[in-house]
Amino acid sequence: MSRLPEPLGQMDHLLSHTLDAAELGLLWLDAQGYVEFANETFLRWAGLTTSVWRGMEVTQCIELTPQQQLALLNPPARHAKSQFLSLAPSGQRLMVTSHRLGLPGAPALALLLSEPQNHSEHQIIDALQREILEAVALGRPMQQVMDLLCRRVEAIAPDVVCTVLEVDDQGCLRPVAAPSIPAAYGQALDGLPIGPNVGSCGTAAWRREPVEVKDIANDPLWTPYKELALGYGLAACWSNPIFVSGDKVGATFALYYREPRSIAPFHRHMVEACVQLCQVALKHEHNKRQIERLAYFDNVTGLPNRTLFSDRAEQTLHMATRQEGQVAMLLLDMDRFKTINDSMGHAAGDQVLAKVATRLQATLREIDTLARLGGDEFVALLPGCCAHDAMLVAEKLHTALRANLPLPEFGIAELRLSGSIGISTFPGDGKTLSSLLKSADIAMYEAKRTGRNCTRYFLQTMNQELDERLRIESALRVALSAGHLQLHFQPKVHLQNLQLAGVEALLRWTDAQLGPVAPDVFIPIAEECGLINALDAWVLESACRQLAAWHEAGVAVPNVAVNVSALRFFQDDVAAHVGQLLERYQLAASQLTLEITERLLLDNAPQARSQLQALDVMGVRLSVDDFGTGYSSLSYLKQLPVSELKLDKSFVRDLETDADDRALSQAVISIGRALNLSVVAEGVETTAQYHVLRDLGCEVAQGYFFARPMAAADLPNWMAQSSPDRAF
Ligand SMILES: Nc1nc2c(ncn2[C@@H]2O[C@H](COP(=O)(O)O[C@H]3[C@@H](O)[C@H](n4cnc5c(=O)[nH]c(N)nc54)O[C@@H]3COP(=O)(O)O)[C@@H](O)[C@H]2O)c(=O)[nH]1
Repeated sequence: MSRLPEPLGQMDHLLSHTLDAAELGLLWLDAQGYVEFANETFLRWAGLTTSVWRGMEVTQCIELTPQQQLALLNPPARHAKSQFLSLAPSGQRLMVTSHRLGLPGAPALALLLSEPQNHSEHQIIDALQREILEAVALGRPMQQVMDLLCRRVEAIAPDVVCTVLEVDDQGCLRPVAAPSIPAAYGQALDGLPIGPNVGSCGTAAWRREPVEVKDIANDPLWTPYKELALGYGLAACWSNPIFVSGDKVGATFALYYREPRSIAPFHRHMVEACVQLCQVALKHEHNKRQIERLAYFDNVTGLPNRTLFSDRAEQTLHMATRQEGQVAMLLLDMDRFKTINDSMGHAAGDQVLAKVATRLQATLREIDTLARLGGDEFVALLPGCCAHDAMLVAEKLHTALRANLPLPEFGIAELRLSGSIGISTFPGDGKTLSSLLKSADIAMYEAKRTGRNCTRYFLQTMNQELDERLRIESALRVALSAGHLQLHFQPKVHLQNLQLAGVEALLRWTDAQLGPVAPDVFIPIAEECGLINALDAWVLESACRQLAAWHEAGVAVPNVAVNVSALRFFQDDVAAHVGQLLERYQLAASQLTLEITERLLLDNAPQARSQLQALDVMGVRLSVDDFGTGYSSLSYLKQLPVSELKLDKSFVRDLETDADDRALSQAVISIGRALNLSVVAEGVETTAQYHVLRDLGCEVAQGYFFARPMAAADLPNWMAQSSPDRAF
């Protein structure tokens, strides 16, 4: 009998003897977990002598996981008793039942210890489940949980050896836990593809059902691997697939015996519980990985997202600062990606982004980071890269992007893309991530502005231009809401009889601080900052109101033409707005012309196309502005409801002297005649131009030669003075 704390009463002696006689161990612990008393049975199991146990920590007496230790010493108020499996230092397996005593002047805890075989299957499996689920709930890594499970099972059933093997996305086995199997055996299994004859585990994963091999030496499933298993003393194996999502096998749980035999009934029940526990642990791990992926990776392209990129970039800049190194940042924005989304649908757009990401990634080095910042914007961070080399990388990115990108799933054999790239370098263009990104963004914007499909370095002067644009943007917002914008109107005249064919409404803005700002300057800014819809809507309504006012006043203006930005056809219901205005101002649809760009027609996006068709059905005239300056394909003229072509002023300017311009103008006029479209020549400034155009058969013209754009109030006067009899 070991020493008992003094004074040990008669009843305590009696209790201790009774427990020894019943082969039950007893440990009394103080509130800090130090041993106050251990009975003979426990000392024997633990391999301790009577002289060393007093004052030992409980963890030196039995194996406890950190959470078990915590739960033991600080149990939740409602848990006065708990039960779990453990091991004594000697390797003796133990079922531990802890009781919180709560008696004044007595030990705080009593641990009753017994051999697991003295407990019911139910109690053992219950304790196992509780311990493993607790480890999962506490977020312990999957490998540790599986390892704990195997070790606990091997403690309960000393004649078995356990393994958990994961099945990776390529269908290969990957050992997760095999604590009692030599490392060399685990290495031999690592990467083995599952199949119809791949031992017990590979076959169970393949067949999606448990596989019991009673004799490895003679079972055909093991033929290629039996020497390996037998060499490590493994003679029988029962393996179970673990399903993670639907019918996908994510792992296998196996029990090996050291002699040929079939599975024992208790082991069968225990394995059933283990399979469920593995499933919980695997699903938990799967969800954890999914959450990590969502938090750090873009789910369309699989590239790092902004959060992960920022993290890596901060580290790279930190290193570069310490080592006085260089870093380049390339910001790439795809050109007109919105058109792809609008015309081909978002699924196709996502597919394009994913393919583009793979291509861009392939052009970079391993140490570079490519991320998707959102939309169609990618960023590449190139450690140790100077400005000159960054330009070479940018060229490679352009080449990758421009190569044909077929999308057979969407019936598209050829898709040509391009992008605009801005480059900033550390430390010259910024010492922090945000300043470098801002500089690259400004440079990228400059690349967009100067024609797209190109690269620009960041320059300090771009900062001033950006400030200027921001000033214009904010002043324009004020002007629009405060009614400080104005419309001017420029006459269009029939060249044969000089009668007024109509007027073009042109926006004018004079700001108190900025002075007069040209539409060429503020319209692109309005398009970029999203003001264009409101601006164009205001112009459309003001032009209709003015035309109605002229009619009311008896001023015979046959038609008003309004410029509509292509963007508005994607973001707004132009046709519905026009319908409302025609009704509100009692105008005939034929009295309104919308001037649109060739680009809008060429993009042929369904949304824009249906609006153009609705306008045509109403009877509104559609005019192609700056015709001939952009693109070569003319087939859209046959397919889309166009009524008018505006011959760009660049062809008109040198008509008298340049034979090519004359030939091109003649060609446009012939196209108009062939397709029954009227042709309006723009920018006519001289008598000679007027005569040439008239002789070429052009019907209508507009330009300073006839009249500059003027305020609405001046038009009646101009009309009175420039009667058809007036010789220009
Ligand atoms: N979306 C909208 N765009 C608009 C609107 N108002 C104008 N604009 C577009 O801005 C560009 C520049 O317009 P503006 O400075 O008004 O120049 C127009 C005329 O003033 C100019 N013009 C006319 N005659 C002559 C000439 O003989 N010589 C010469 N050098 N220039 C002349 O041409 C411009 C008219 O262009 P267009 O629209 O192509 O007929 C311009 O692209 C406008 O479209 C608006 O409300 N919304």
